[in-house]
Amino acid sequence: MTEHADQNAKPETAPAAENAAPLAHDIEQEEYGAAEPPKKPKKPASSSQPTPMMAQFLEIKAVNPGCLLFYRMGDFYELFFEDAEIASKALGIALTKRGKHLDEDIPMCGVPVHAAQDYLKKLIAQGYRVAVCEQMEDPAEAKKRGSKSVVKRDVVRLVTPGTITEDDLLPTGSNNYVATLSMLRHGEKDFAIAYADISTGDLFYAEIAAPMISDELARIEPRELVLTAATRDALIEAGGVPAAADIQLAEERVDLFDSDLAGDRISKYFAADQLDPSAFSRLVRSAIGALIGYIDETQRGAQVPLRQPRVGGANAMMIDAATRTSLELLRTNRGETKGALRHCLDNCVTAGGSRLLSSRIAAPLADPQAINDRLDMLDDFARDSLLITDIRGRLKAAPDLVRAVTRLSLDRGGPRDMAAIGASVIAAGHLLAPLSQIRNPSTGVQKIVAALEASPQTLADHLARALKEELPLLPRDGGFVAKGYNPELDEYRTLATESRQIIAALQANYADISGIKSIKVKHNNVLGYFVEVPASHGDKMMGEPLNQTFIHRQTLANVVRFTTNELSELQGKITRASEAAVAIEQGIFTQLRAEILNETKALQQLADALAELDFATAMALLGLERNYSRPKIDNSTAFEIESGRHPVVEMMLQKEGTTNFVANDCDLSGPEAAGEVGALWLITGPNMGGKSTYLRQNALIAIMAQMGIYVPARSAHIGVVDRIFSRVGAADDIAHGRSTFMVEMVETAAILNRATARSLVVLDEIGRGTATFDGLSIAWAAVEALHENTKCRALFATHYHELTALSERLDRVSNHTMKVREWEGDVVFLHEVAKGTADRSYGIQVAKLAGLPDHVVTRAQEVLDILEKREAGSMEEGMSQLPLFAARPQPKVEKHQDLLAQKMKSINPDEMTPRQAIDLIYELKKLSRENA
Ligand SMILES: Nc1ncnc2c1ncn2[C@@H]1O[C@H](COP(=O)(O)OP(=O)(O)OP(=O)(O)O)[C@@H](O)[C@H]1O
Repeated sequence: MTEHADQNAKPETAPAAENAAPLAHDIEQEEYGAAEPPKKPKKPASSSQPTPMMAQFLEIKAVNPGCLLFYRMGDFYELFFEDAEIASKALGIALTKRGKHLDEDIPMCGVPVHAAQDYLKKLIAQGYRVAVCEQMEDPAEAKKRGSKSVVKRDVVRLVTPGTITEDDLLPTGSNNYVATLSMLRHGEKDFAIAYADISTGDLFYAEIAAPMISDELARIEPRELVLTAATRDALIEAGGVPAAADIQLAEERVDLFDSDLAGDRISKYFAADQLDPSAFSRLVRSAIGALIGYIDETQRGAQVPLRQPRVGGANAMMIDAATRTSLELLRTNRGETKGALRHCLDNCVTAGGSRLLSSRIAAPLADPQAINDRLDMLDDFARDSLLITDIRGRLKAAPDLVRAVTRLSLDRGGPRDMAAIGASVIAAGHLLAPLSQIRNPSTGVQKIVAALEASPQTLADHLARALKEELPLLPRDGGFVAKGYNPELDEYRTLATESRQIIAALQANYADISGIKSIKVKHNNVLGYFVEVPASHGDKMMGEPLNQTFIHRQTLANVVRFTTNELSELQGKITRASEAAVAIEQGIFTQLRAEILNETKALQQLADALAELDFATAMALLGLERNYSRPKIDNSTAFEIESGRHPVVEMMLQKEGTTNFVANDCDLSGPEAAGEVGALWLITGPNMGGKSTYLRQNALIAIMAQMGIYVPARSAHIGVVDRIFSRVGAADDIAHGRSTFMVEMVETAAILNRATARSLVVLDEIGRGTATFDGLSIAWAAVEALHENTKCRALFATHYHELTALSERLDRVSNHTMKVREWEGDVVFLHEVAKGTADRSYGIQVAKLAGLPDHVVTRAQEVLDILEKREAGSMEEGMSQLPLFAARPQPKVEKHQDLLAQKMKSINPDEMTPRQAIDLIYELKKLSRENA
């Protein structure tokens, strides 16, 4: 967990100031632009009083607390005081000084505007928030008000990790959510979360009970979580944010979350949709209202095209934070994306497709019908690999449409965004032909076709006619409207082109009349067009008769500059023509933008359809290329995998080209007569035998199947899994002050308390982090509890071979082992799962393989022999004397009801103050919650 930058907190590392930093420019000169430096030297300002500009800076800074202020001065964003110190360290740029404030030097650093994006990226990545303050008028305007007046400036935007919209700041293959967490201490659920991806307009909400909050945050992974101080404390009490997720907490004022104000905010924002805020609970209203309020605050009123709020994670398979980490869904345990499931599956050709894949990995479904609908869509494509190739080829021509729409809506877009939208709509039109080849298309494909047909083709045609092929990034300089689109614009452009030819002719003429071959006609912003000759010809030009034509303007060290009447006239004409051309282009841009924004909804739906199509074809192709198969998904409690493989390990082995992945079966389906119960497989086997891989592969197959994609197995029949729990290789959680063993026990407790008969539990070496007998006892009791109470489908890997005795007492427990072969004292791992029990762990052989010195290996073998002889018999005897499983769950309900009843009896309302009454309600609530 990282918090957003506290202005007073200094970043711990201080990188050397190595990058080229802007020089400390003359602030007053910057005020008025570089073209005309002030003529008189300025008197140094009195150090006890801020200069007008500094006063303006301080005023703006004061109303934007918690942000670094990027203060625009000409071509730079400058930072002052503590902001400068923080930014210079964070960005590795030089810290300079500029003037004095209260008799102290003012620290300053700056970044050039054209490179600001890169610097912003670095600051956001380090958890800072930046207020971007722009010049709101031309410096010339300010100058008209008097020489001391300051250029008007205002903050146009707060840049925070969750509210960025620029392509190069955003992750491409995943969403970038900003979330708000609201809390209502007297509602049914304690918390609600609302989260939006500003760049795509998606907006979701969910109500969450306190114990589930960390899991929900792990599913959503917002970049920024906005909450009040009290909610933050409650969140920490409820377990905090998941350690693996990079979530920045931003604390905001309480009134942002006011549930009464929220209603108004929601109805105003969605006025066009006539959304009734009372359809949401008070808790959800508070979260959505706060989210809209926060977005408004950061975008300074610019309207983000948010879609109507939808329930997030509805019908999803529950995956807790630890399981996500353990199964390496989005990132590996080391935090890398390579080697995680997403990386292995992502062969989408559009950013929208990749984002959809990420969200589906994060939230597989738990509804067989919905899963089968997705699989039907994959089948439509998997029948015809040529069709897939054709569609993918056309999809590649569709850029990231939805993010372009958002940028234009926020007035941050440019001609390239418009072209991207046009290209996507045209690509959509081209996709209809191949899609029409599908006979009896699934409902999913039919929906895609309907959205593509509804795409605004007229808009696309208009954009294609209006825009050039090569486009500038920003609209302000013009040059993006195609020739032939606007006759008036073309006329002005011709004038500019002709003028250039006239200038070339003039230069030749001036060379003739002056006899100076090196004479040049040049241009700069101060003089406009001028004639320039080397200093050696200056006298000649200023003497008769040439001084009749050439009017002296400037003498520099090496050159002398002149103007002529013709040049001045031409200058006027060109300036007027180019100003008129730019104005026409701006008008065209505004009109096109309005046309695009009129189609926002259709474009968002088209973006969804293109993402869905990319996802479906990519997953169908993956299935064909990697020999995956369609899983059978229903409401049973089957879990029957034939020749299953681990998708990531298989891919890695294939790349290395050394060994083939060994496929393995798994059957955790309970006896049919037993109804909603599953079997438990105890897996023993040597270290390095492949237990963890096998455990994970079965969990991943369940996840992939419920995402609605093909799975790495010859066949798979899975009764839909409601929750999945996987603990494979727990690690220390030092940040939360827990040891390996403690983490393991907390997580095992969570599983035993939360898993249901429909869940899938995958546990690896529970109890290994403590003394042998303690560990064995815990593992023993956990297996018994899973079998007798939870009755779910489970895989349990262990090095405690004593546990295998349980298969004789518990009817749905069976023993399986990873096969090995011994050869000349060494072990050979076959990675094959077979019925039976491993006779030993081969730990010493593995240690030998790992390079433990020979004398240590020999000694370890001696010790092992002695220990085995001593333990033999006594342990087995002890175990066989254990009574059959007796650990029925305590009748917790009754106990708590007793406690509640006792408490109620002791109450005399007449004797209580209102304060005591409310405290009592909280106490009762806590008692009943402990029972939940
Ligand atoms: N089915 C398989 N086919 C081919 N190679 C495999 C297979 N399963 C595992 N491996 C290889 O064996 C290595 C060890 O596997 P894994 O980590 O699953 O063993 P383990 O039994 O869990 O070991 P430990 O008990 O030491 O944690 C893997 O890195 C992988 O390269």
